[in-house]
Amino acid sequence: MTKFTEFSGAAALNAQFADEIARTLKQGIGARGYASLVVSGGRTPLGLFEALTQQTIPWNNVTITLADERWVGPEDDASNEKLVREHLLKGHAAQANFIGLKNDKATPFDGAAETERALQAIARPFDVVILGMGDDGHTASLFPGAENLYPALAMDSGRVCMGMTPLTAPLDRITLTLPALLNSRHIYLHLTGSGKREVYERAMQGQDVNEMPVRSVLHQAQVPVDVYWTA
Ligand SMILES: O=C(O)[C@H](O)[C@@H](O)[C@H](O)[C@H](O)COP(=O)(O)O
Repeated sequence: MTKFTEFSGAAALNAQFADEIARTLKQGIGARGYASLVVSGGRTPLGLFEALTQQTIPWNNVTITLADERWVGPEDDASNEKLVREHLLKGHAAQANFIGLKNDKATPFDGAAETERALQAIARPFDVVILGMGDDGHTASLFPGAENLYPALAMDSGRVCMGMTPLTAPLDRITLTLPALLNSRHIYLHLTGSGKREVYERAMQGQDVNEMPVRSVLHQAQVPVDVYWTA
């Protein structure tokens, strides 16, 4: 259930994407009184975040969290929470509720249980999940070859988040597990550039999720996945 859409440029992609997310969140609020949005870090979503801050929806009924987080403090430049607070939780979206994934435990492995408790405040399924993808085929912090990858992909783990030590990136992270990511109504994979297009095509052609964990999101029939790409 993966649909690929090419956009003429980042401005067109971000404008349509922000409108679509706003419309979906508004529908969720209308139906249930609340809505949830899971976002990713990285450079790709910055323009989308800015576009979302201009959307006039009842952001005070929206709860935002992260698909993953580097295990650093929120003042650290590597922090996804810092990125979200600087680029998304402003303008109209400043009214949104935010639940971060980092806590004061020494490692994400020690901190995962506390993070899971914090995330209980967000009703499931998530309304919108926005994922990115690395050149190594990771998504969220589900990294190829990582020791904890298969436990984080296991659909029967009962876990919402887990610590992860990437082999292909710095810093220990905490990531939403695959079952947590798939406990959602709509997933978007947001990609830019020819390099990411090639990685995406390779991910679609193969099946090995240890090689490219993004395949566990692309090759599933539980949740609709829209891939939004621009050169
Ligand atoms: O914590 C992170 O880094 C992100 O959650 C990660 O999964 C990101 O989406 C990809 O690494 C793509 O990053 P870019 O958008 O910077 O290419």
